[in-house]
Amino acid sequence: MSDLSEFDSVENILKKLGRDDHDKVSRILFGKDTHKIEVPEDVQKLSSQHQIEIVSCGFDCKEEQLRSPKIVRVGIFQHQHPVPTSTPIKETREAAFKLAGQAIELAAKSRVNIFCFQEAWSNLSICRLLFCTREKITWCEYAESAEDGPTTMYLAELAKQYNMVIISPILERDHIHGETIWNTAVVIDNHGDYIGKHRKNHIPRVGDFNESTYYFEGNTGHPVFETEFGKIAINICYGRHHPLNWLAFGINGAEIVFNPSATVGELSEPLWGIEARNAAIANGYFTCAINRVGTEHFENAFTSGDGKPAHKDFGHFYGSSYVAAPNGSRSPGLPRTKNAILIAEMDLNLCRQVKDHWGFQMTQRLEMYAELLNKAIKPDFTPQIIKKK
Ligand SMILES: NC(=O)NCCC(=O)O
Repeated sequence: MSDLSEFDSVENILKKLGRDDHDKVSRILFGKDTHKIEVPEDVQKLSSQHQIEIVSCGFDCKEEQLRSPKIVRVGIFQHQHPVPTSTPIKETREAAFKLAGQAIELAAKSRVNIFCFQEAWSNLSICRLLFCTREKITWCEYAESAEDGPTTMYLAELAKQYNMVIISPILERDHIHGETIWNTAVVIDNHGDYIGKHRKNHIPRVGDFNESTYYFEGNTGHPVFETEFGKIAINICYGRHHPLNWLAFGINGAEIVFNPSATVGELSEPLWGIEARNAAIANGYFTCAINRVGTEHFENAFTSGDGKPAHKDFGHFYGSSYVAAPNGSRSPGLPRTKNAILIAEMDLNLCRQVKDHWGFQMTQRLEMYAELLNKAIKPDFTPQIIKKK
């Protein structure tokens, strides 16, 4: 269903440069080279059967004398809507589960330890429901319990079977607090146990992203989940535009922060490669940015009060998922138009090595900024502006 006129990836365009120019440009655009990770032949075969492309890479890290390496393999999955937007909820969910099962099997065969989906992945009519039309009838039925809803129960089995931590961003229904809806990421550990959730902190009110019609800003703070494979956190979609949101996950000790997203080219593509990568550098952790793919069409035209004529599609979701390391290097991006998994191997020791090298945490001056922020939130705040007398 993706628009075939969309180009496949920036990387493929760069490959058209001569080898020498390509290497020069890549060093600056992508940072230190990543190394190749072999994908076994049977996995490659399965990936073409399922039409889920696999891209893989490994980040280099120095061996230390006192600490053993903390090697972890992360798998991030981007995908398009597998059925038309008019498909009934149950069928849509079944199609989503089938696709997820295929992707998780591919990740397991590639020895992935932590797997993350894109934003609200199982509520595949997400655009119709959440981000544009402001229609509610029927589509709110997608919302489900984070703790024991159908998506969590389905993934818990797979997490246990494959000894894999799974991060599952869903549309949550909080049955205890007034049946309210939240945009939530669920964390299931590698034994198949629910270990917690995080609710999206910053809700967009931009372009067609009319999400505030459906749910409020999250109330779960900045949790870091301690797993057998590392300390992980989730900064959901629009939260990536807020440096303090990234900072807070770093303060709480995250080693990998996932950014499951759903965003379109016209709005955000020039920002995409910068924000999660900058967060990795500034906060001394790995970041994994995941965006969905495709263009969906809706029955009823909608507007967003921005002067544009009523329209029936939302623009192209451009994929381009990637992983960035604290030293500023990054993986290749996944394609802009295809279902794909990025497998990235990293040594979490790199986080401390980069902190020691650059000293960004040591020179951070949190107390200075805490003082300013404390003043800035007061009604009688006066900005520190100095004018010529
Ligand atoms: N899903 C979501 O938060 N989208 C907002 C658009 C953006 O941040 O690029």
